[in-house]
Order: sequence, then structure tokens, then C-alpha cells
Amino acid sequence: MTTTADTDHSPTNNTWRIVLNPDSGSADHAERVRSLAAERGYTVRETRKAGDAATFVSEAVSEGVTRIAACGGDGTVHNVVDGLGRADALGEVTLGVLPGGTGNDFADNIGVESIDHAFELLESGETRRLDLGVADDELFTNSCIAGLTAQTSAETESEMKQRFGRLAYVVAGLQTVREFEPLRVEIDAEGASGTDAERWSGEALAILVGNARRFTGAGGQANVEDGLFEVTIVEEMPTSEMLTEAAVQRFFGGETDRVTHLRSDRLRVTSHEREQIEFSLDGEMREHHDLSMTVRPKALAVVVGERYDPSP
Ligand SMILES: Nc1ncnc2c1ncn2[C@@H]1O[C@H](COP(=O)(O)OP(=O)(O)OP(=O)(O)O)[C@@H](O)[C@H]1O
Repeated sequence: MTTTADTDHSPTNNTWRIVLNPDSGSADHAERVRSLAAERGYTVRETRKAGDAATFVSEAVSEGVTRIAACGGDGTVHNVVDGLGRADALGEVTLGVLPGGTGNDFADNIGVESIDHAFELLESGETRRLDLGVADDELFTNSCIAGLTAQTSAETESEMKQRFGRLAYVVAGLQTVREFEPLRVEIDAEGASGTDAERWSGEALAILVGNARRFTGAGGQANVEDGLFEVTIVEEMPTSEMLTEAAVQRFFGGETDRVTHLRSDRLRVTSHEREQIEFSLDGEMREHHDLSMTVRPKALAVVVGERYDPSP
């Protein structure tokens, strides 16, 4: 079998194919990316619509390209990684990440700080193998979220981000809590090694499944090489208990009887209603009635920044 290290050292493969979303974020990164790529002789393919990233990945793989960089926000990274999975190329291709989105959570979690920093890393950064999540048959890098925060996870205001840090999406979610119908679900989780399987049944405000992203404490990067999801289930509760900043910190910061934390590599969410549930996979919205999630351990070879911590 060809390893990533083997392909990395082949002189013929010492170049990158960049999949660029020119309209992500504030859409002011594209010119710089084109010019830095041209200086280095990298080919750039620009997405225009949903589906383009996967098409470009599939084309690159069939041409024998072994280094593909995603430039955009978390949605672009998501689509490139899922495209790699669909092209059955996760074993042969190394991923680079160039942060050009509104939220660049995945780039942040792997220590990639800016477009310029990312270009340096493409030349000389360390490659590590990270876990991926699979939701039915779709890969995800950061997280899979259902409930009141799913819709708002991609829409958080930057001012709120400054005030609340990584919990901002939760606060944004709380503002819509009055209109939110809780999810009536059953959640079955395989226990992490040595612990029992768990079943949770009830009305949930949010189900947060983190791969690279942590939802407890101050949030931020999770351990993304441990083969496990970090799962947080927030139970339906009276809005009066939630609508304070202090409560937000408390609910997500530690154990309360309204919040369940577990670690698992296999999870199934089943709705008790007829309607589908909306899930945010790295910020991309999907609908499912039932959804199974599993970890694919160390499936993705990706170039990380110096700040990346294998066990945060
Ligand atoms: N040229 C384009 N114009 C508009 N949408 C695009 C274009 N190319 C791709 N898309 C769509 O944009 C979404 C990805 O956006 P992405 O997440 O990268 O940026 P963002 O939303 O600005 O950033 P973030 O998710 O980090 O907040 C995908 O759903 C993709 O299908």
C-alpha cells in the first residue's frame, strides 16, 4: 500500500492542487490565493456552486494528484474531504487547508492561522493523520449538530464571537429558543472502551457531536486522534433557566442534570416524530429522520500548523 509519507517525498508530486471558493467569507482572499499559487506553480480550480468542490477533487484524483488544498470556510473543507471519501482517495491524498471563510473552525483547530501561513505550511508543514466522522455516508471534520444551535452555528455574528468566544453560537441559539420545538429523540451510543453503551431518550434542545471541535469548557479543539466523538446532549429546559450569559457558561462548562456528556465512537439518533431533523455537518445543512455516526480513526492526512496539539 502506498503511504502518505511515500507520496510526499516523490519529486513529481511536490505540488498542490487548490480548490478555491472565491465567494466564501468576505470574498477578499481570492486574488491573494491566485497570486501566491501562481508564484509556486500550483493549479487553482474555482468553485461556483454546491457540488463543484467534489467534482474538482474527483478530477484531481483521476489525474494522479496527491496533494489537494481546500481554500474557503468550513463548508469548503467539508466538501473537499467528503469528495476525497467519495473518490476513495483518503489513503492517497494529503489535504491542505487555506482559511478563507467566515468561520474557519477547522483551520483554527489544526493551527492554520492565515492564508500566508497556510502557504508556508504547504511547503514545509507537518502532516498528521486525523479522525473523521461519518454521518450515514457523509464525512465530516469538525462536528455534527442538531437542535437549536444547528441553524445558528453558521450564522454567528462576529461581535458576539468576540464577547463569548467559542460559545457565541450557543448564545445566538438561545435568542431563538422561544420559537424552538425541542427534538423528541432517542440517542444510542456505544460506550468508549471499557464503559457501557448508553441510551438517552427524551426532549433535546441540542445534540452536539464533536470530532475536531469541543463543546465543553472553553470549547476549541478536541482530541482528533483519539478515535472518539465528544457528545453533548442538552435537555429541554425552561427558557428562564437559560437566558443569561452566566447560564450559558454554566450549562456548557460542566456537568448539570440538564446536560449529558459522553465519549463514543458510534452513535445513532432516532427521531420520535414524523418530520426530519435538521443537522449541521460542519455548517452544511442536511435533513435526516435517523442518523448514524461513526468515527473513521486517523483517516485524513492533513498538513497542520505548529500550534496544533495532538492531545489538547
Ligand atoms: N462560488 C460560490 N458562490 C457561492 N457559494 C459557493 C460557491 N462555491 C461554493 N459555494 C457553496 O458555499 C458553501 C461553502 O461555503 P464556506 O463554508 O466555504 O464559506 P463561508 O460560509 O463563508 O464560511 P464558513 O462556513 O467558514 O462560515 C458550500 O455550501 C458550497 O456549496
